[in-house]
Amino acid sequence: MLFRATNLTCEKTMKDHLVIFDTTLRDGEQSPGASMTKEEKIRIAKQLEKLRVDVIEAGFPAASIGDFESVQAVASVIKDSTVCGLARAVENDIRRAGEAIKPANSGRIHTFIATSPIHMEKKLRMSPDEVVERAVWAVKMARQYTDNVEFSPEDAGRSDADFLCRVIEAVIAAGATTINIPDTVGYNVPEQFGALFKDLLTRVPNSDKAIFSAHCHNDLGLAVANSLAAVQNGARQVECTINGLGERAGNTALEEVVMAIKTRQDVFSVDTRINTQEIVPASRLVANITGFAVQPNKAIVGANAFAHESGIHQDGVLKHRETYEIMRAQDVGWNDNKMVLGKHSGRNAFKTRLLELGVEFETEQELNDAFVRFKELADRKHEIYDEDLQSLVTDNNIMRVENESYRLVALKVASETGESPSAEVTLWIEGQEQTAKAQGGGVVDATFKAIESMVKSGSSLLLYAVSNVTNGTDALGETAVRLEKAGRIVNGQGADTDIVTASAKAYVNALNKLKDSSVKAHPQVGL
Ligand SMILES: CC(=O)SCCNC(=O)CCNC(=O)[C@H](O)C(C)(C)COP(=O)(O)OP(=O)(O)OC[C@H]1O[C@@H](n2cnc3c(N)ncnc32)[C@H](O)[C@@H]1OP(=O)(O)O
Ligand SMILES: CC(C)C(=O)C(=O)O
Ligand SMILES: [Mg+2]
Repeated sequence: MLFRATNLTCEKTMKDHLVIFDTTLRDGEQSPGASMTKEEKIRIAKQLEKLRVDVIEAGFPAASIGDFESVQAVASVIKDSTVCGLARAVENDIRRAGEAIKPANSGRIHTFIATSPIHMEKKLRMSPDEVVERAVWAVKMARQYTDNVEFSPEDAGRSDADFLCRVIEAVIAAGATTINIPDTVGYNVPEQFGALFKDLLTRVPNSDKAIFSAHCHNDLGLAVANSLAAVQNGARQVECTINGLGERAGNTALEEVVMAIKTRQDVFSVDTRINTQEIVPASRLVANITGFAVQPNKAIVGANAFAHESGIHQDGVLKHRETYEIMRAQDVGWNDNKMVLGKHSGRNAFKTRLLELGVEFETEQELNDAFVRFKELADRKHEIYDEDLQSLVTDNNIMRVENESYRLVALKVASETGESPSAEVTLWIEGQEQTAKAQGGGVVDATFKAIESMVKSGSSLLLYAVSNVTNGTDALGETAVRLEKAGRIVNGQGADTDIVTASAKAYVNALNKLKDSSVKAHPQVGL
């Protein structure tokens, strides 16, 4: 039997470039509870630039002042990727998007309007003729700000193909340079979605004047399969997010599409410019910031994606890695160094390793502060892994809220069989230290109650999640806390070798975000 399996065996041919359009900061952020601050968006955008994505959709500038400022800030710092802002086919949205992307080296406006019968009739309350007219108008207006204009017929996956051809031909004639075909509700199956691309590319007379793109949602778990089917039928841009984050069941996972194309070069006639070694750092950063943990069995970025436990597999891998591995862990950014740094390491090694992990210190003081925290951790924990280092820096930098109102000063908890768990917490509250004690169902509950008795936020806890980022009982634990108050939802994160301290830090981090009105928060929808 003959197997044509790996890219190592396929002939080198000229491949088309597949544009990777990352929408973690826009569609990913639409996930309830995944709201990001401007600083968090900038950190992710910088990592996406290192990953070498072609386009970063940084937000929806007309949505809020915070989102406008985030897109503008991303447009100012990113040099190597195109920065894109989303806009409905309305004047204010397009103007705001145009203004927000102005500082970009390369800026794109992405405008959209729905084309499916159900959306046109029930949501937009517009006739098909009005939709075509509005789409053309929107593209022409967007072209006044940039010659890089993308148009999406929203809910294309449930639109009439003849009508789609009509809209697409008209918007290309009006100046759209990318035509994105969204399966907005994740309804399509691969064969059908692939056929739609073939049909559109064949029937739209000016289709050669634009790049066709796929934007898939994962409601039936088919987002990646549908995107790949689109690529096999002529799509040359895929819209995706890190970890598949996104509205409802999420979007196409960037890491899965990119690695499918890289690993199966014998199947796909395209290539990307992605630096795949930056995939795992990007995944961790997004998981940390949003509090959406990655499931262990997630392809490419899950903790078990390259782990082998069963004897026959271990035996096979030890004899010849490719018996059970189709990709190399290092190629997607997993580090197979067992022990990276410890308490005998110096500042140079610490700084160098963090640089490799994508963390750059802006000042010598920041480096020194982080190094002190590293040494404290190394005293408590004998093995320091990359994940520990990332959490250590994350905990103190990413999670910092600009206008900090509360800080954890001290925490003492007691738990004894037959007794109510209790906690004593000291907080720095706007310049003054306060201490409170409380009892609870467990030590974390008691800690949260003690904190709330001082802060009196009136918020409700929507989510509390704990994950350990490395193995062993001395592992650094990461916690995520999601709070809601008057319809605003914020996420807080904390990390520490002591899980109760990590929980308290996450709670305080969320309270700071709730207090700081400049922090953008999601309205409570669909929870
Ligand atoms: C499939 C997608 O992911 S689409 C992107 C979804 N993302 C978001 O909605 C996040 C950002 N959105 C927002 O902040 C707000 O919805 C805003 C600022 C855009 C609009 O807020 P509001 O003016 O209060 O309108 P609201 O959200 O209640 O309703 C949407 C309106 O836009 C209309 N609309 C929806 N899509 C489009 C479009 N592409 N072009 C033109 N109009 C549109 C709707 O018909 C509705 O109009 P109506 O108020 O006349 O009935
Ligand atoms: C705005 C569009 C492209 C979208 O996100 C969708 O239709 O899912
Ligand atoms: Mg979408």
